[in-house]
Amino acid sequence: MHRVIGERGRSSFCAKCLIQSVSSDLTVCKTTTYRHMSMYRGKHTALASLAALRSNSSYKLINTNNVNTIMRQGYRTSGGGDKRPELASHNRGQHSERFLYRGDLKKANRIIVKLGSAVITREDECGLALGRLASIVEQVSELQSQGKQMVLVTSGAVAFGKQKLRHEIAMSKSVRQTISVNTSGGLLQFEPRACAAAGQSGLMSLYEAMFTQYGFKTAQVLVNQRDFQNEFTSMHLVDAMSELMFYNIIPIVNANDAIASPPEMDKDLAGVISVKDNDSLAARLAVNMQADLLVLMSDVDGLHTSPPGTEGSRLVKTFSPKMDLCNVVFQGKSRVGLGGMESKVGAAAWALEKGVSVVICDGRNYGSLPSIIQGKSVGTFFTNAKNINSPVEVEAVKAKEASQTLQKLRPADRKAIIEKLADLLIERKEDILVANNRDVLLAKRGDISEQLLNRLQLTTDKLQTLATGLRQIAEKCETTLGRVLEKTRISDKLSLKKITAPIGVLLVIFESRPDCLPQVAALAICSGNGLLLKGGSEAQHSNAILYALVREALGSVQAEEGETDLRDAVALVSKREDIDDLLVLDDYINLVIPRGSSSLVRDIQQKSHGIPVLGHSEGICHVYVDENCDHDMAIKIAVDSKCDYPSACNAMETLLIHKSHIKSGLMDDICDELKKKMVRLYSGPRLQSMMKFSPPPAVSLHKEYGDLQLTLEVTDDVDGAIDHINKYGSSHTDSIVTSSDAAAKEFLECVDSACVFHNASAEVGISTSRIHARGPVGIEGLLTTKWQLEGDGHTVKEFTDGKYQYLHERLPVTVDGKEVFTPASGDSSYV
Ligand SMILES: Nc1ncnc2c1ncn2[C@@H]1O[C@H](COP(=O)(O)OP(=O)(O)O)[C@@H](O)[C@H]1O
Ligand SMILES: N[C@@H](CCC(=O)OP(=O)(O)O)C(=O)O
Repeated sequence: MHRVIGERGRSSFCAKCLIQSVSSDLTVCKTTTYRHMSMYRGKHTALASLAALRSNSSYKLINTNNVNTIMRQGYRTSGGGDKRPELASHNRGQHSERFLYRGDLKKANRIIVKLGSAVITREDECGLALGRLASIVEQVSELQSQGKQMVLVTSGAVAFGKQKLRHEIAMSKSVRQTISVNTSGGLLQFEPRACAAAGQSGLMSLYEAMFTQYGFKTAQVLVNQRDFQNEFTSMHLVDAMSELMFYNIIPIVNANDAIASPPEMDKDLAGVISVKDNDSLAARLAVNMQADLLVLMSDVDGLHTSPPGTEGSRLVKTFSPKMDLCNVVFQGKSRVGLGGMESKVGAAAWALEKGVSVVICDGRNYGSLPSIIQGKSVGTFFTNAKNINSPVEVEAVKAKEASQTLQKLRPADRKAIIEKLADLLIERKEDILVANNRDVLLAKRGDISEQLLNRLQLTTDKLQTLATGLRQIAEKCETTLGRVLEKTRISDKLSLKKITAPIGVLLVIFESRPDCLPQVAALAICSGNGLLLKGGSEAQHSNAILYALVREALGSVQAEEGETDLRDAVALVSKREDIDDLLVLDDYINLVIPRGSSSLVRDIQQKSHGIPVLGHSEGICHVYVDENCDHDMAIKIAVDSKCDYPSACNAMETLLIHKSHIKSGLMDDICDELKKKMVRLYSGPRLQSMMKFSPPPAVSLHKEYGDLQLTLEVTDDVDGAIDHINKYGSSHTDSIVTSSDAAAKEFLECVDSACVFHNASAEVGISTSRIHARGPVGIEGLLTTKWQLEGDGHTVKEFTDGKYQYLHERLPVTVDGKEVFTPASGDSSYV
């Protein structure tokens, strides 16, 4: 099979190829395996072109548009008539696209991972930390198979070799000799060069065995400081490494310690770091190899403001060497490390200057590497960004701070903001409708369904209803936050209260419906939560004006002196990629609420790591028409449940009908009405077996149509309906139409769904998750609780000494102006 490299072959193609022909802008080559293809994407097409070049006698022919720096920086012949080109050493100089934000790291393609000795060896000095190593090998292999180009720089040869030599000596000594060495405290001093030689082979055979499990081959590359200083050896190093990567082999690099000269401490060449340990070696290699990212794995979770464990020391998540270096204190190193953190930071800063992004992280934690690539806040990220937070991160930080201002406001002020917003919706009605009309016109030019258009379109009536809804939310401000849910006298002058509290910062992602924006903003303001909103691009003009009104309403109340501007409590993010960046900000965002199609919710649930998602699964919702029911009501509910908004997650997908209605005529009546509304019907297996001319069979009873189609099925009774729903439904929303109280009670109790309705057709979003909030999510779903304990200098010791006795006496709380006793949620052991 032949693939094309060049203009038309930009995306993916072979690496291990044989040249068939070369023209001015096309190179045709022969593909071998998929794995080789995946290796060469985007800018690394140069390597494939290099392959093409190598099998040809002349290199003038290469002129593809996507040949990048490697090609442009040129080749040199090794002399005389040998035309085989060698890759020139290519110091990258200033990186044209340095990754300024963590979110950019997902674009990193060539990645160098350096493992410190403390990661590789066990804490008890008994051999290698095999589990840890295997996990890192697995993560590296995973990235390599995704098409990234991985290089390992491994320390640990000396530490491992030392253990090997110690073991060897112990084995060759008598018990008496061994004991006398140990008891006299005489620690054996080993020659590090010999240790390195002994340790390196063991390390390599282990790596090779482990990578083989994932289908990758490895190669050992040993280098020393002088190899980087010498132009030729430095060039050969890059050439050899490139060739190995070209064949999808993972180079494993270490210092050639067995013959190393004494390190030339701190003798940095002009602008070039001196290679004195594996951190500087890895940095140097990363720069020479034009790597995108260098990950330095150590036995700490990153750079700390002062040595970990010292007072006030905290992890620095983002480090800008130019600005932050003077704020960090270094001291000591890991138990087996050579360079220490200061050397690591020096190496990292140098690599960054040369255009390689760097993260220092704890190699002992499982999954660090993919998390870093996903842009998660793992370890210390080195950047030269002036504002070290990404634009969306800035919004998230501001929303978090402003949410605290919001919480401190008097309830009357929160109420005033929401009322102001309701007023603005009416006052600026014309402007809103003009902006909305732009969205509608643009949408009509595209391929948009009638239902989506209805959702997108705002009308005077919709705005009026919205404003009325907002005023109802405003009324709740007085009683939403800080409401006492439980009160207990624990002991004399010691009382415990459980009160409502905001969740923190919410990220609400919604599609097409612009009226969501003020509605969700009002709920967030009422519940004291910060809010990040991501609306659908199809409603961008409507969202922009509605968001401006939210800010205006927030600005109508002045925050206290020194508090964050209240207007920042709600932010609107616009780009689709922003969602990915936001979903990793678990430090700032506490809950994600996607509102829209099942696929949107599923996508967000998959992407969010660490931030809970309040969403619903697919919506396979049922309406069951019972034997005893009001026929008109049954028709009305069935039609409304399917036709009002067929693509909504809570639209009916299966209509279950009591078998008696085949004869009673109700089934025909319902079907006729549905057909009038253009609903296409399919029948379940039971209906098929009972009727000669039933609708065509449904493909599956577990089907979410999401449009004007539904499955019709027959059941014997309410028990049959409940069994069917619990078996084929998605625990979302299910209804019964019945005039029997007993049937309704049984249905409401036994159907295991987030929402169960009786004689009703089907809210902020639906949650089918079983914790915190389930079903339609309103203000209550945006609250959590906290416990407040008020005492008079009570200590636990005073209870054990008998000064105080536990009383655990329930105290009344005020509900709707009345003093009532609420049931206890905690047990008596919470003090
Ligand atoms: N400010 C600091 N932040 C983090 N670690 C520090 C700091 N100062 C000193 N250290 C020490 O640096 C060690 C890591 O460096 P090093 O010994 O070179 O590790 P490795 O063997 O992984 O290269 C940590 O174990 C920690 O004790
Ligand atoms: N080349 C040496 C490691 C030197 C070194 O820099 O160690 P470390 O500080 O643990 O990364 C070895 O393999 O043991």
